[in-house]
Amino acid sequence: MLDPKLIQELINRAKAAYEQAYVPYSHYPVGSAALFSSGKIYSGCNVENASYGLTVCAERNAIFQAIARGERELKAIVIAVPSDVFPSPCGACRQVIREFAVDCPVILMNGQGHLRWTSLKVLLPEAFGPEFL
Ligand SMILES: O=c1ccn([C@H]2C[C@H](O)[C@@H](CO)O2)c(=O)[nH]1
Repeated sequence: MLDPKLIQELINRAKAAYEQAYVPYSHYPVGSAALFSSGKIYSGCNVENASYGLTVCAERNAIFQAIARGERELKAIVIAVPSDVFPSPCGACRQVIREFAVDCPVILMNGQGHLRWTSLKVLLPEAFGPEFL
């Protein structure tokens, strides 16, 4: 189980990440913090582009930071937004999470600081993953 202090740290890091979001087009900042098997936390924000389709979501930016540092096993991920409605990871991000976790807690946080706990298996049932290949 996840230590409540660790969850709080993930939340703090996800909130700090959305403060750095580069969102001149959507004005929808997202921050994410991912816990990997080493015990380290990696964070990321969404980064948009004038060529809109090149935007990269907060979740993928957090995960890719971790992978570049040698991590491979995702243990939990927090996704935070400053707005009222809970966030929900896009399909691409669900599949990227699946690459590094068969299942893991996905903790969603809105701008009031309310949490909604879900899991990768709920968000992406019957998923295709690396062990199929
Ligand atoms: O889970 C999500 C959903 C959306 N976005 C970003 C992409 C884009 O910058 C903006 C609006 O889609 O929000 C994320 O970073 N993560």
